Amino acid sequence: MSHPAIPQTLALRPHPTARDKTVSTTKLLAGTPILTVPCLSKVLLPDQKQYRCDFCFRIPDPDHDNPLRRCTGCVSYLYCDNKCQTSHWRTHKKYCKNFNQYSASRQFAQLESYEKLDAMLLTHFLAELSARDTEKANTAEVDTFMSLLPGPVSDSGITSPPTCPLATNHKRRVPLDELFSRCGNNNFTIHSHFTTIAHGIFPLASRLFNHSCLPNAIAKYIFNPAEEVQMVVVAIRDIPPGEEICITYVDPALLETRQKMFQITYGFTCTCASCRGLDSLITPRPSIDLEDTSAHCAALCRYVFPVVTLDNPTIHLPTIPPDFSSIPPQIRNILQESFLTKICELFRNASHDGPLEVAQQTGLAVLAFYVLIYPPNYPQIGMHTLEMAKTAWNAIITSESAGSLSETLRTGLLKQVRACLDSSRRILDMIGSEGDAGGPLTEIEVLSGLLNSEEADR
Ligand SMILES: C[S@@+](CC[C@H](N)C(=O)[O-])C[C@H]1O[C@@H](n2cnc3c(N)ncnc32)[C@H](O)[C@@H]1O
Repeated sequence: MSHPAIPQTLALRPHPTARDKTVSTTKLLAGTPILTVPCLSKVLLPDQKQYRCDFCFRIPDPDHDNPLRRCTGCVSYLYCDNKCQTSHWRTHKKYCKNFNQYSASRQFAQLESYEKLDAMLLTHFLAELSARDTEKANTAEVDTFMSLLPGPVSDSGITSPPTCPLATNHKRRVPLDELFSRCGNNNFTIHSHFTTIAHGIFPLASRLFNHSCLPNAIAKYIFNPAEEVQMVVVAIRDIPPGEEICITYVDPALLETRQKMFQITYGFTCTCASCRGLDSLITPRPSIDLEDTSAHCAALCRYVFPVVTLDNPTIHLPTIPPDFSSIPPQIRNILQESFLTKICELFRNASHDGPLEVAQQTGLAVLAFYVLIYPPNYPQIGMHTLEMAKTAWNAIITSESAGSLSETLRTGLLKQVRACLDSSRRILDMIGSEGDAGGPLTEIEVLSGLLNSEEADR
C-alpha cells in the first residue's frame, strides 16, 4: 500500500527481519524535525488525570487560565475550555454515559493497573473509529494503523481487556483482539519534559520507525491549546542520506531487562551495535555492594572523565556513540541497572539535602554511566547535566547564606554551573521544547541569567 503522508525526506525500504525500515533520502542535520504527526488515540496515566485537559493534555496555568472544567455527563473528563471539550466530544460522547458504570464495575476493578490503562486506550480508540465511521472521515491514519505489525502472541493467546460499551459501535473491520494486539505493539509513551504522562497511538510513526538502543532520532510531544497532541520525531545527530532512522522503544539504560522487553512486548531481538556489545556485558558479573557505591562511582568517573576536577569541571561529552567492546572489564562490571538506580537515588537525595561531595560524585557518575549507554545528545544526558548545574548553584546559595563558602569553592562551583549548563543547553536547545510550558529550556535561561549577573558582580 502507499503512504501518502510520508515526507519526501524519508523512504521505506525492506528490512531483513522488521518488514520495512525508513531511510533518509537527504542529509538531515541534528535538530531537524523529521516527521510531525497527530495522535490517533491516547490515554493519560492515572496520576495525571484530573490535572490535565483530557483533550489537549495541557495543565492550566493558574496565572492565566481558568481551572479545568468537568464534563457534566460523566463528571470524570476535564477540559481547558469549551473548545477542548467540543473537540473531544466527537469521541467522548460515544462512552460518556456508560463511563461511570463501567469504571465502577467489578470487571474493571479486577484489572491490573496496566490493564486498566490498556482498556481505556482501547475504549478511546474504538470511540475514534466509531466517530470516523459516523463522519465518513478520512481513514488514512486508520488504514495505516491496520497495516501495522501485530504484537507477539503469548502462550495464553491475546485477550483484549473489557472496554467501555459505546453508544454506537464502529463497523468492526478486524476482531477486537487483533486491534488490541496492534495497540500493544504500537503504543508510545507520551512525555512532557521527558517524563511519561500518557500513552498514545501514532500510526505513521509506528509504521516508519524501528527501534535501536543507539538511535539517531527521538520522539517528543507538543501540546497546544485546543489541538490534538502531536508527536515530532527529531534527528539527534546529522543523518546522512540512506541511513536508517531509528528511535528507542525501551529505555536503553535497562541493560539487563531490555532484551526481554523487546521479546515480550514487540517479539524481536535487537541486534543494534549496543546490544551486540551488551552480549559481552551481561554474562555473569559480580554483584555490586549497593551500600558502598563510592569506589565504583570514582572508577566510573575516572574512566569517562579523567580530567574533570573541581578546579577543572569542563565536561567534554563524547560526540560518537559508545562502543561497549572497548570498555575494560572492571568498568563493564559496574554497568548494572541496580547500580544506576542506586546512584540516581543518592544523587537526587544529596542534591537536595547534601552532602555536596556525595551529590557531585554521584552526579558525575550518573553522567558517566549515561554517556556509556546513550548516544550523544540523548535527552536524558541534557536533563541530567541541567540537574547537576542546579545542584552546584544551590550549593553556592545555601553555603553563602550559611557563611561557609570559601573563595576557592565558590569559583569551582561557578565553573561547574557554567560547564553543566553549556552541555545541557547544547543538547536540549537542539531538541527543542516538549510538552508543558516552562521546563528545562526555561530553567536553563533562568539559571544562565542568574549566573551571568553573579559573574558580572564579581
Ligand atoms: C512499530 S513497528 C516498526 C515498523 C515496522 N518495521 C513495519 O514495517 O511496520 C514495530 C515492529 O517492528 C519490528 N522491529 C522494530 N525494530 C526492530 C529491530 N530493531 N529489530 C527487529 N525488528 C524490529 C518488530 O517486529 C516490532 O514489533
